[in-house]
Amino acid sequence: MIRLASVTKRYAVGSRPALCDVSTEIGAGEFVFLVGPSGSGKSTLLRLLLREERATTGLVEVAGRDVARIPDRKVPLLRRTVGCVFQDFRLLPDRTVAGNVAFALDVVGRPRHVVRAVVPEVLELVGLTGKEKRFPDELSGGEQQRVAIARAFVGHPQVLLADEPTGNLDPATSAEIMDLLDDINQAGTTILMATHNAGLVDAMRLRVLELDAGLLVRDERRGGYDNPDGPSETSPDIDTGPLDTPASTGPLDVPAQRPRVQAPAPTGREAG
Ligand SMILES: Nc1ncnc2c1ncn2[C@@H]1O[C@H](COP(=O)(O)OP(=O)(O)OP(=O)(O)O)[C@@H](O)[C@H]1O
Repeated sequence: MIRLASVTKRYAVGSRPALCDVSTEIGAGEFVFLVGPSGSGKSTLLRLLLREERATTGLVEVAGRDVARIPDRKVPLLRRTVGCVFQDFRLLPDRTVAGNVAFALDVVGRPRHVVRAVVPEVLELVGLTGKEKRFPDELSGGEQQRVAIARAFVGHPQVLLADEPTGNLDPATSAEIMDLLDDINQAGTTILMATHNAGLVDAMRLRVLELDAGLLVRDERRGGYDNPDGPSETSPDIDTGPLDTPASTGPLDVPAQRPRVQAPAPTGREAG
């Protein structure tokens, strides 16, 4: 579903690369955490997948498409395949909850009757029924992130990217958001989530990719936040390939296959 082959990204000629010869594959239906210290290249990797940036060298593929070859005018359509949520929610302040979610469908040209039918469904999925007419500044942080997730998910993208989605939330709300992302994943969407939230990563024990100074230094099938080989390990510890979980397109009636996240104790590592 996602493939990076020898990807290097330099923001300026002659500068130290933000990503250095990164190769990895993420199969359909996987949930993968992307961890690493500040400045290690996590957001850069996500931006390449969204075509907000282009790789300096190497190949970036999403759902079988070389994203560098997508013409600029078609980049908005990439969002049908790849949804994204961010730490700071990025909602439109002058639109209601329903308006924010509808906007994602409007920009890709979905007809009005489809928008009217689909928006209430996705708001129910994220637990926001009854709050459709509120504006973002009338919502809690957790509710705002639910709107952002609804907006990202409303077109049923094959991939959902999340860049520190719990970075502005307290531990209990972070656990709720994690459960929601877990539900979305278990219904078939591939998720790649960059995070500093050690508690969530340790609780979920899913695949972990770790970057350090632009290098992929860990790919662990059921990892925790901390690198068992230590933070200064320089040779990659690639111990698995992708899990290759098959995707499904069914609704979010999710069997409880994974334990729900308990609100983790603050670690001091949550990004501000
Ligand atoms: N637009 C940009 N122009 C130039 N350099 C950039 C740009 N964006 C990021 N960088 C540099 O690229 C490197 C990787 O940054 P990136 O934001 O990808 O790290 P990160 O792991 O997401 O960090 P954080 O956890 O703090 O969000 C850093 O050295 C950063 O200064």
